[in-house]
Amino acid sequence: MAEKIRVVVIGAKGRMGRETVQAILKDEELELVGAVDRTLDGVSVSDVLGVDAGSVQFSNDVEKTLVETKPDVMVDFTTPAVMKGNIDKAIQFGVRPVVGTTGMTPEEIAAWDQACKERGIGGVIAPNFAIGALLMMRFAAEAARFLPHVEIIEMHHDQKLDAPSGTAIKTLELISQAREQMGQGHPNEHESIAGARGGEIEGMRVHSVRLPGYVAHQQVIFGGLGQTLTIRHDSINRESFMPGVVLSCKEVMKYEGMVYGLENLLF
Ligand SMILES: NC(=O)C1=CN([C@@H]2O[C@H](COP(=O)(O)OP(=O)(O)OC[C@H]3O[C@@H](n4cnc5c(N)ncnc54)[C@H](OP(=O)(O)O)[C@@H]3O)[C@@H](O)[C@H]2O)C=CC1
Ligand SMILES: O=C(O)C1=N[C@H](C(=O)O)C[C@H](O)C1
Repeated sequence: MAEKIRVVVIGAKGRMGRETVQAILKDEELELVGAVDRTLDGVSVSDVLGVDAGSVQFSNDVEKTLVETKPDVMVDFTTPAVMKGNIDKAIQFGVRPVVGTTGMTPEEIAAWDQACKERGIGGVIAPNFAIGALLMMRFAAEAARFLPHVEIIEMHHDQKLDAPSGTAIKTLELISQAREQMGQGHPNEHESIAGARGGEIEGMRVHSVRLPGYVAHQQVIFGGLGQTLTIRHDSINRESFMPGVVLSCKEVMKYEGMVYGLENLLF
């Protein structure tokens, strides 16, 4: 049997990190060799997460973990603030970053793409790993060719730090590639409450809802003559992201450069 792909998870105690640890442990081609989280050092992953992770211990030091465990892949589900340094470190040590953490700029992605190529490794940045979300974005880009009036409402749990979501930003990017730029709403509209019309990118409006009870949801609403079209995706639990994470850990071994968007590995 071929050697397993060695994976380290950063943010392993978090909502996505702990789901990722379980998905890696279940997959025959992947091996969990390290787990990092901010406040945990030298404690057993099995004990903290209630899974059988063998002797793997938590560390709170990304660099030390990368050096000591020599992984092939680093999965990052941390925060917008710390993810960037983790990607830099991974590339520096020749470890392929698979990043679900949202909140980076196009310029940063381009720089990591260049750095990955120079190091001869692959990388994945996926604003959303759920296949349904990828299809929602693809269908939205298609619809925008015929119905260019569009607004996005994204709804997430109230512990989410970034707004709008990475998925909303990616959707807006895909739509802007598919239609002529135009402003949404009346050119003279006035907000009597600041922010009432949401955020705006290239004339498109995006509205972020944060409430307990939600996991991750998005509707892309198109308007036309006498009609609307709503394309909606719901992640009702975090398992929805796991096939995409596992696939990324495997596919990232096969190419060089940073891929932004899981659709580029799937469609
Ligand atoms: N691409 C996708 O499909 C998805 C992406 N996401 C994104 O993933 C990210 C994480 O989301 P989620 O799991 O819900 O967030 P959580 O807050 O549940 O998890 C983040 C984890 O990272 C830890 N952490 C914070 N700072 C560091 C550090 N310096 N070093 C190591 N670990 C650290 C946190 O520890 P502590 O709590 O102690 O600070 C926490 O355990 C977000 O950006 C979210 O938008 C989420 C779902 C799907
Ligand atoms: O924070 C989350 O939960 C999610 N974040 C990602 C995003 O910002 O789009 C993906 C998904 O929406 C869940």
